[in-house]
Amino acid sequence: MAVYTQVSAEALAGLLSGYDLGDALSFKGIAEGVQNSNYLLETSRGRFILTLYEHLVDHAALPWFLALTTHFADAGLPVPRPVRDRQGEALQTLLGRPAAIIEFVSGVSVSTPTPAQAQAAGAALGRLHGSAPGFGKARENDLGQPHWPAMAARCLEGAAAIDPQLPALIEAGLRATRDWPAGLPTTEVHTDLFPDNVLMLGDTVTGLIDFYFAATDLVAYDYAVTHAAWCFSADGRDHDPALASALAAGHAGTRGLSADEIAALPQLGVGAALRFTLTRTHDWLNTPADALVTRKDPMAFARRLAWYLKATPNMVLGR
Ligand SMILES: Nc1ncnc2c1ncn2[C@@H]1O[C@H](COP(=O)(O)OP(=O)(O)OP(=O)(O)O)[C@@H](O)[C@H]1O
Ligand SMILES: N[C@@H](CCO)C(=O)O
Repeated sequence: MAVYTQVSAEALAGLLSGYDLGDALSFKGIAEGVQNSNYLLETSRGRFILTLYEHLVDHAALPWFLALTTHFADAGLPVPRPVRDRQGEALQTLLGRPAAIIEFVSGVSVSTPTPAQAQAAGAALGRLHGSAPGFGKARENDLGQPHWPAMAARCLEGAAAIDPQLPALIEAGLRATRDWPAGLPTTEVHTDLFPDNVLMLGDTVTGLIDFYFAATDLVAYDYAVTHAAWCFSADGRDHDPALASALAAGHAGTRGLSADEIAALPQLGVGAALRFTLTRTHDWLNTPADALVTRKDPMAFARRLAWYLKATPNMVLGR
């Protein structure tokens, strides 16, 4: 489920009256996603996504997110463009919530990527990393390394009830990321490029979506997040070197990592795995078991964390 806010035909018509998009021909809620309410909208001018931003997204940063995705679309990347109304505004208010109409892109997100798909994702990620420095407006990553000790403090106590090994893995992750690499390149990065945020047709990336955790952070950290998301079995028990080397080859073709960035990958991977272990642990402890939203297993990322603690840079690159 992800339709928290029901939009009536009248409210939709009111919104569309500010745009040059014609009249609505069809309008349906989209089940996927958990953060926002998303609708598929078809008008006489084409297909669009209407998103109403719920409380899980940082509302103050919405103008920044929409400007960033517009920047990537302008640069020719496969990032759906926010549509502006007649006043030139992309950000709207609908039923008391911030809202935006975004171009629709065809494609589906894969749940078990092939090496060819991982390579295409790596290439798209490298293009993002290459284009982002032209944006020029920074945003702090509020789920980044400086925040992990406080995030851990909020959920360590309950973590043992999820799995007896979870607290020790979180502590090990905190120790291993206390001294964080300094001096590596930073830019605006996605920080959440999981397969479900990459729309594909076959082996071609058609859309990079869900930039609502984007922030200014280490390029190589963003690479590590993507490696963590794409290159393991779903339960985090098995690393797949073929996926890892395909992701690396794709990225190398469009941006690539320096020797210093490569050397830091195992530690950055610990950090990436810790970030998702912490947010999943927090959500697990704070979402009722019978809620409509499915809770994501923190151990799937705690196991990845254990893998990165013992990994070499070459292992992360699938060599
Ligand atoms: N621009 C787009 N074009 C086509 N489909 C889209 C587009 N944006 C989103 N979708 C579809 O809507 C679904 C939900 O979108 P999204 O993943 O952004 O949801 P969310 O609730 O904002 O975030 P989360 O995935 O973090 O829960 C996607 O899985 C995708 O199928
Ligand atoms: N992609 C994240 C959710 C959004 O941060 C996860 O799978 O835990």
